[in-house]
Amino acid sequence: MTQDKKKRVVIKVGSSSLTSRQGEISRRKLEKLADEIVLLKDEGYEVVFVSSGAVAAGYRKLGCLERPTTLPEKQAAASIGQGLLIEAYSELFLSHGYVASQILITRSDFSDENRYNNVRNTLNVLLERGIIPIVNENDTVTVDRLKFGDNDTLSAKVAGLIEADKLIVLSDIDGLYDSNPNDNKQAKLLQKVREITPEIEAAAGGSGSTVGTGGMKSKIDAAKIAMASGISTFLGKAGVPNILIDAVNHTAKGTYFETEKNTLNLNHKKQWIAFNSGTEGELIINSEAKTSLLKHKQSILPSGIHDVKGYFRKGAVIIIKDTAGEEIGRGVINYSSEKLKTLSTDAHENDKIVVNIDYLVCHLELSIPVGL
Ligand SMILES: Nc1ncnc2c1ncn2[C@@H]1O[C@H](COP(=O)(O)OP(=O)(O)O)[C@@H](O)[C@H]1O
Ligand SMILES: N[C@@H](CCC(=O)OP(=O)(O)O)C(=O)O
Repeated sequence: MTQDKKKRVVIKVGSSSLTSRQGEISRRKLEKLADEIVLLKDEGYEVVFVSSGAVAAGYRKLGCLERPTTLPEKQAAASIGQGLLIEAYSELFLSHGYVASQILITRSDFSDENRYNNVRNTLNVLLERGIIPIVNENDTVTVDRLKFGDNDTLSAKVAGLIEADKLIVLSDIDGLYDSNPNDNKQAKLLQKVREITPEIEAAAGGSGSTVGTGGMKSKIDAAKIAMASGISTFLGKAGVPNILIDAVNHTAKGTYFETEKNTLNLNHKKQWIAFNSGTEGELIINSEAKTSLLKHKQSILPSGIHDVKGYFRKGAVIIIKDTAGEEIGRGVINYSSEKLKTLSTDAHENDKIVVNIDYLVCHLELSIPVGL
């Protein structure tokens, strides 16, 4: 590996790969995983580790006999378990000479652009200094409606945020199969995926265990987000010796979701607009504006506005729809909804840009749903 720029890898490990049959955290599994991560660190990789397992690590000490299902109990279990998990990881990494840190993120941290950028700055400092940041959702404070829910999409968003070279998702299965192996024993492993087609989406089912959250569906969503950001994703089985080193060297058994960095890959601003920002209103544009936007990649001018829905401030992210109500994309609006309604479409006013093309992400551009 060349020493000029260190390769960045985000590794996500799900609850099903960290727990025993009873659903409790398995110390032996944590140890093996830490050893695999250390191999990558020793090779000079910068690693962000997205680990699930807080609920699994805490529910017994909360007094529950099995993994709880109500939100308050899961949050209480996570509040016990997250500390225990980090304590265990810190000790394991320190024994190999590496310092670990903890970053807990909520969806609302990512929907606020300043906080989103702050997380990136923090991660960059940690990575440059050789620390292993360990990321999880801040389970104790999030409400159901605003949860990432599973750590798969969270890991893909983190990978995009720090411009990782690769996202590695380890699970209890050795990759994506062409149909849910729980239902079809003849299902075949897909080794290479260049495009996530409707057939692939249909093959991805829910979790097969009581501890996993998103199943294959959320891993596909993660791969889509990573691919849109120009990041290839590997999906393989935790516990296989040398799985991480082999994954970066492309020799591990599993599914490789491949993408190439190209002009369509989203920059930070567009990633934030597409996958993280909340939306505050709608702009309905006429067919001329739609054509000039999609075909000629031009910004939206006052003459293109058909209607304005909702109340929003200047600088908010809004949904752009055509007159048939179909969503075209999302963008940062240059005027408040009140001001927009007063803009006339005469020649002078038409110098004004309502949504700048640089701050606009279209579904077609990504070929995946914005707002995932
Ligand atoms: N097409 C598929 N290919 C592979 N696994 C699938 C598929 N559809 C559903 N699954 C299920 O998804 C599970 C992995 O997801 P999940 O249980 O959420 O794990 P994790 O805890 O690692 O996030 C697999 O064990 C399998 O039961
Ligand atoms: N944030 C939760 C993890 C959610 C979850 O189960 O995710 P995953 O196992 O990756 O599908 C926890 O730490 O328990």
